[in-house]
Amino acid sequence: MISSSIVGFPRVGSDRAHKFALEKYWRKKITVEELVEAGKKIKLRNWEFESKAGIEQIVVGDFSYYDHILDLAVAFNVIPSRFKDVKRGDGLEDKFEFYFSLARGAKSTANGNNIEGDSIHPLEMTKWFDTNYHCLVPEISKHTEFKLTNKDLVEEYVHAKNQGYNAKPVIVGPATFIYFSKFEDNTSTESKWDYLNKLIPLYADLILELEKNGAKMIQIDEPILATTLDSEVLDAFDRAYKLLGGLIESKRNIGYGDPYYKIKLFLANYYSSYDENFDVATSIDIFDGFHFDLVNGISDIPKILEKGFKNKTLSLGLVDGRNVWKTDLKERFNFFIKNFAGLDPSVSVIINSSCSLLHLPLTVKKEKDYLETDLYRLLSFASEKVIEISQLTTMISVYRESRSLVAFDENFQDSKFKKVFICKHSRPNPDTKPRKTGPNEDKFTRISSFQGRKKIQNEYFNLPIYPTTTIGSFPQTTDIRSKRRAYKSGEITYEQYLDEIKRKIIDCIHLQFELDLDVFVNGEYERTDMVEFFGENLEGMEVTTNGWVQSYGSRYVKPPIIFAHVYRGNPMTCELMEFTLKTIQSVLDSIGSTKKKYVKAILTGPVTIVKWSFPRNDIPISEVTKQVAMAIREEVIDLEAIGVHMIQVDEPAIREGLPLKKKDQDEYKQWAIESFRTATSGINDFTQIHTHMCYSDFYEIIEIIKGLDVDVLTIESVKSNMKFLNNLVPGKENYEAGIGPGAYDVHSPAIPSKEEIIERIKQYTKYFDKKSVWINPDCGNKTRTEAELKPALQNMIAVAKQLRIQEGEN
Ligand code: MET
Ligand SMILES: [Zn+2]
Repeated sequence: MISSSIVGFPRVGSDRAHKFALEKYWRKKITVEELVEAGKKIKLRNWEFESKAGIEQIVVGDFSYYDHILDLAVAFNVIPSRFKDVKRGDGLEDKFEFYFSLARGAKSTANGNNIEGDSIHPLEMTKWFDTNYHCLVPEISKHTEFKLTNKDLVEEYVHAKNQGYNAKPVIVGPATFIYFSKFEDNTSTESKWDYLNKLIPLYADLILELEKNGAKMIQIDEPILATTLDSEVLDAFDRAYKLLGGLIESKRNIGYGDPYYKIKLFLANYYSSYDENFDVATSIDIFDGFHFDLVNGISDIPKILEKGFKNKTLSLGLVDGRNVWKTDLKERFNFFIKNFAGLDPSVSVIINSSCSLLHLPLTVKKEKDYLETDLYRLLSFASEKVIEISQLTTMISVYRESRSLVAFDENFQDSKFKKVFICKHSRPNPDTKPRKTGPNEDKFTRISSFQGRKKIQNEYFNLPIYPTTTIGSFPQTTDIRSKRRAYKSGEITYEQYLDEIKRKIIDCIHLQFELDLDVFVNGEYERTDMVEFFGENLEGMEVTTNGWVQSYGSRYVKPPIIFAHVYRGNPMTCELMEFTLKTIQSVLDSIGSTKKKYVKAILTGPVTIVKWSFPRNDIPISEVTKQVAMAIREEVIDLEAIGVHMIQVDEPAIREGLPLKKKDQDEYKQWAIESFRTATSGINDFTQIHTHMCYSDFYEIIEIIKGLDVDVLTIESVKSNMKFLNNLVPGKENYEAGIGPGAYDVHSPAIPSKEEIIERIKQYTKYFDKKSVWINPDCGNKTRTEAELKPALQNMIAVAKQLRIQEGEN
C-alpha cells in the first residue's frame, strides 16, 4: 500500500497571519479569543490545503503559537521555579499569558496583590539542530513536577477529525525533549537521561487519549537520532521506549485507550541519517513505522533494505523539506524504483517530505510578480512541495500496481525545467574573472602571525585599555523602515532613500561622539537583515519578496536564494563607509580635534551568508561558500583601500553549520575556516579583523574559533553564563586574540546597571589578560529602541572609564 503524508507544515499562515496575530495580541490590539481564532484559521487552512492536494494523512500538532518545545514544556509542567508566582489560571487569557511569559519573560506578582515585582527572565533559546529555527530550552530540576497539564494535541486531533480529516498527530519525542533541556549545574549526564523515564508516563497517557479519540497513528519526532549519540544515551532511548510500550500495554489492560484499535506509533528522524543509531532505533518493536530522510540521510538505504521491515510501514522522505528547488519528479521516481522497487509487498509505504516543511516559505506563487521567470519556475516552497509529494505518490502507486517500468508520466512535470537556469544565467565563472587583488595575495594566511600583527596594530591604533565599541547595528527606527518601503515601492528614488540613510549615519556618529565610544560603527541602517543585504547585492543570489521562514516566535526571516556562481559585481558597503569616514572627519574638524577616531566596517561572513540562504544544490555547499568568501574578500580589500582599518566579519551561524554527525565535522571545520580566512586575509597587517558570534554554545567550535585567526573576537556570552569562556582561558586553550565577551545582554530591554557590567568585566579579566578585553554589548542594537540604547551604552562606557582609572591607565 502506498500513501502520502508530510512531516509538518509551516505555521506562518497566509500573509504572515501568525506573526501579525501574535504581535497584535502582545500589543493588546486583539483579544486572546481573536488570537486563538487566528491560530485556528491557519490550522484549518493548512489541513484543507494538504487534504485537497491529495495528502492522505494530514498533520495536526505541527502548529504552535510560539514554539513546539515550549508547548511540550507547558503541557508536561516543566516550569522553572522562578515562574512559581506568575499567575497560572484556567481561563484562556491566563493560559496564554503564562505561556508567553515563559517565552518572553514576566514580572513577578509575588506579593499576591498583582503589584509588579522583579522581572523574571524567559527560557533560553537555542538552535533547533542545524537549522536557523530556534526552540526554547526547558529547564528541569529535581523540583520539576512532571504531569500532563493540557491535552491540546488531543483536542486538535478531535477538531480535525470532526472536520472529516484523516489526521496524523505529531509530537516531539521524549529523548529530543530531554536533549534540548537544561539541567541544574550539578546534574550528571546519566541522571539527565534518567529524567526520560519521568516523561514516559505522560507520553503514554497522551497516546492512549489519542487512541481513545480515534487516532490511527502518531508520529513521534526524534531527530536526535540524526546526531552522534553516546552509547548510554542510546541505551536510555531504548529503555525509555520499551518502558513506553509496556506502560501503554498495561494501561490498555485497565481500560485506557480504545479496546478495538491500537494506535500505530511512528518514529521520525530527519535532517540526517540514523547511521549508527539505526539498529537500536529500528529494533524497538513498539514502532509500527519509521521515517527516513532520503535527501540528507541516504546512507541509511542499505540498512533499510537489509532490514526489510516486513509488515511495517516505511515513510520515505523523498521530497526535500530544507531547500527551495523544485523536485525533479522523474529523478525521485527513478530513485524510488532503483532502491525500493524490491520491498516486500507487506511493507506499507508512505511518500513523504524529508523533514518538516517548517523551514520553507509558504508558497512560491507570491513571488510570481517579482522574480525572473527562469528562476521562478525552478522554485518550489512548502505548498508546492506538498503537491509534488502527492504527484510522486500517484506515480509510484501507478507503477506499483501496473509494475510497468515506463510508468513515469511526463505530464506531471515539465521535464525541461531541469537546472537550465544555473547554466543560462551563470555569470562568468568567478574563477575565470580577474579578481581584485590586495596587498596580500596569499589566499588563506595573513602576512604576519597574530603576535606580529598585534604589535603593529597596537602602535597604529593606540587605543586605551578596555576599548569600547558596539557590534554594528543601531536601532532600526520606523522612519527608516517606512523610507525603505517607499523606495521599494517606487514612491521615492534611490537617492532620496540614501539621503535618509546618510542622515541617520550622521546622527549615529554624533551620538557616538557624545557617548565617547572608542571605536565607531555606522549603524547598518541600509540593511534590513545582515544576510538579506548581501543577498540583494551579490551576483548569483536573489532575495524573495514574501519568502518568510520562522526563526522563532513571531520572528520571520527571508533567506535569499543562491542560484548561480556567486561573485561581487560592485562594492557593497564602501560608499556608505566613505561617507561615514567623511562625517567623522568633519566632526573632528569642527571641534578642532587632531585625535584619530576609528570606525569598524561590518560585513557578514561567508559561512553565515550561505547558511542563512537557500543554496544551489548542484555543487557542494563548501564550494558555494568559497565563492561567497572570494566576494567578501574583495569587499574587505576595497574597504581597507578607502581607509577603513577595522573590519568585522560576522559569523553568528558558524556553529549551526557544524554537521550533526561527528564524523562529518572535521571536513566542515576545515572549509569553514578556509572560507573565513579567504575573506579576511587579503590585507595589510595594520588592518584589524574582528569577528562576532552569538546564539550558540561555542565550546564545540573552539578549534574553528582559533582557526579563524582574527585579531578581535566579540562573542555573546552573557546568557550562557560565561561557561564557554572557561575554555578559552589562556593556557587552557591558548586563546590570545582580543576578546569582547559582551558587557550586557542586548536582547533585553532592561538598562544594564554599572554594577552588573563591572561584575561581568571583572569575571572576564579573571580569564583574560585585561589588555585583551574589549567592552561591547553582546550583539547588535538593531532590536533596541533609541531610548534604550543610549543609557545602556552610557553605563557601559562609564564602566570602561572607571576601570581604566582604577588600573591607573587613562
Ligand atoms: N553586526 C550585526 C548586528 O550588529 C551582528 C548581528 S549577529 C546576529 O546586528
Ligand atoms: Zn550577534
